[in-house]
Amino acid sequence: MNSPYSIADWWAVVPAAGVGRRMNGERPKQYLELNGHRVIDHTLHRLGSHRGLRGLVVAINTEDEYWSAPKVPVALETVPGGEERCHSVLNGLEQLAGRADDDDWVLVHDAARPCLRAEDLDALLSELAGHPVGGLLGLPIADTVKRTDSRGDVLETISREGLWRALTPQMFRFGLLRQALWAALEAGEWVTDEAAAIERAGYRPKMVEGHGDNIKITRPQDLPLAALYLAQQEEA
Ligand SMILES: Nc1ccn([C@@H]2O[C@H](COP(=O)(O)OP(=O)(O)OP(=O)(O)O)[C@@H](O)[C@H]2O)c(=O)n1
Ligand SMILES: C[C@](O)(CO)[C@H](O)COP(=O)(O)O
Repeated sequence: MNSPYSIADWWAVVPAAGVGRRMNGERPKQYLELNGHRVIDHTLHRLGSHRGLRGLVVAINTEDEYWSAPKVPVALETVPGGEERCHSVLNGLEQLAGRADDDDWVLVHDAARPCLRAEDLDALLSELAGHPVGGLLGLPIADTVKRTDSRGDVLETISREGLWRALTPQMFRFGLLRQALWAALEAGEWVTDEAAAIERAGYRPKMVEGHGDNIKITRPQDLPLAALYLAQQEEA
């Protein structure tokens, strides 16, 4: 079957070394049960079974006692996570050094986003296959946006024109992303996503609209919502 995009192969880095403070669970949220499997297993199966994936690097917390590799049809290796997500991602990129060419595409996807649709992954790969910089999945903001002070009093309403929520995967070429992330971290800028490092380097990542069910499991109420989304996707 002709793949919907011209990318022959790509790599994936999955930051999975968080402790899930905001989830306040009995274990890190990527290991919580979700519709009969662990959150991380859903994520790795959705990435790992996608055509063209050449290798999968998962950043795991060095204190982690829960990790075990799921069976996925692609080479999976682990690296130690870092202090923040950006450090974990960079550790994953360094693991690919010597194997990934500078022009190879690398997709970075949060372990905590198990509901990623194959169609959204295809859309990202198709839209960005020939793009000079790369980009990310996102959602245009549909609510009115307010800025408040530390007491929660509204200071202003911010125009939502052109405002998006950044999701993952975020997809950039190996050499550019590695260099941009190193530069950001060396400047003490612990970026919260890969696109911010690319922007900081003077480039403009392309936003590709995804689906709203690609949520990041962050707080307790996110888990039942993710279960609902997975069940809906499986019924579709
Ligand atoms: N040092 C870190 C911190 C986070 N992550 C990963 O980055 C993704 C998004 O991070 P987030 O939702 O913030 O996860 P946590 O850091 O675990 O959550 P919290 O901030 O509530 O502790 C998650 O898959 C998480 O495992 C990581 O690999 N390394
Ligand atoms: C990468 C990300 O999921 C894009 O929205 C987000 O920045 C992760 O932030 P977190 O604080 O590490 O969850």
